[in-house]
Amino acid sequence: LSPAARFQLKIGLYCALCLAASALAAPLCLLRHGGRTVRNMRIIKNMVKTFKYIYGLRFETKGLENFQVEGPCVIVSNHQSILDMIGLMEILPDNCVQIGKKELLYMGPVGLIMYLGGVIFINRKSTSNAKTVMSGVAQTMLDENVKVWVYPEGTRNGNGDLLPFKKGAFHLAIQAQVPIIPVVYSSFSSFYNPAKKLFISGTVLLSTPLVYGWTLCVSGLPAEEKLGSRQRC
Ligand SMILES: CCCCCC/C=C\CCCCCCCCCC(=O)SCCNC(=O)CCNC(=O)[C@H](O)C(C)(C)COP(=O)(O)OP(=O)(O)OC[C@H]1O[C@@H](n2cnc3c(N)ncnc32)[C@H](O)[C@@H]1OP(=O)(O)O
Ligand SMILES: CCCCCCCC/C=C\CCCCCCCC(=O)OC[C@@H](O)COP(=O)(O)O
Repeated sequence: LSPAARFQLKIGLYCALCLAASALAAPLCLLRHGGRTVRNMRIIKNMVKTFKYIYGLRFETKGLENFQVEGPCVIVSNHQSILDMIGLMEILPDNCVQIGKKELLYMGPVGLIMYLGGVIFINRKSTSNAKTVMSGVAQTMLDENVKVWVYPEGTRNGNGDLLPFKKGAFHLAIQAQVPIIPVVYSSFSSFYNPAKKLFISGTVLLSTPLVYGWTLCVSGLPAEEKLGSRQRC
């Protein structure tokens, strides 16, 4: 097979895997928890964590002991590809939902499983609509002790740099008065590059730049005080 065909086949298999795993997980979630709840994320997480073996992906972590924040927080990370979801599930804390574009809801069983897991869907084309949804999320985070994972670039970017951040994650942290935890995925470019039709096995480092104790704080955030000087920036 040509490299292009192999690449397409691997991506096709990934989509099929996501669809099949979602179709399998949805009834399990419904039987176990009856409907849409973040508790379903455990079931989803355990299934997605097996995908790495199929693709020969390894995930290493660094500094994630600082990632164990009690209570609600906003997690922000870079977004390179649809494979990010596998790394996310490797380290996803309990009680954590993601923000996703609403188009994902229409991907059949994948949309259903995201809905059941509590993913918050936003309409990126309507700032006012997204803002309304996000305001509700701030309250829910506090009421239900939920963490929220946001890809603040707002779209995938495999160029090895960061797009300018959208502001929603930061408004959310201020509104809920919770810390922001940054998580960085190392570059996928040595093993995954759609432009070069490259998709081989590889290792991803997931780290949080908290090693020397700084949490990305928005100035004036009272949560900054709660974290103590070690984690101030
Ligand atoms: C079992 C096996 C299963 C297998 C398959 C399973 C699959 C999945 C399982 C679950 C895993 C899910 C993983 C999902 C990952 C999905 C990832 C994505 O979809 S990424 C795309 C969507 N995400 C985002 O867009 C990130 C969040 N976006 C934002 O936060 C944006 O800021 C926004 C959408 C709220 C608005 O964007 P935009 O208008 O384009 O730009 P801004 O510059 O950010 O804002 C414009 C002005 O509005 C102000 N603003 C923004 N937010 C608020 C707010 N909440 N309150 C008040 N004001 C706000 C902002 O300040 C700007 O005004 P300015 O005057 O310039 O300050
Ligand atoms: C019956 C309808 C069937 C529809 C079939 C669709 C098949 C697709 C199946 C699986 C795809 C796997 C999805 C895994 C979830 C990953 C989420 C993700 O990473 O979305 C990209 C989004 O962050 C940014 O989007 P853009 O970069 O702006 O674009």
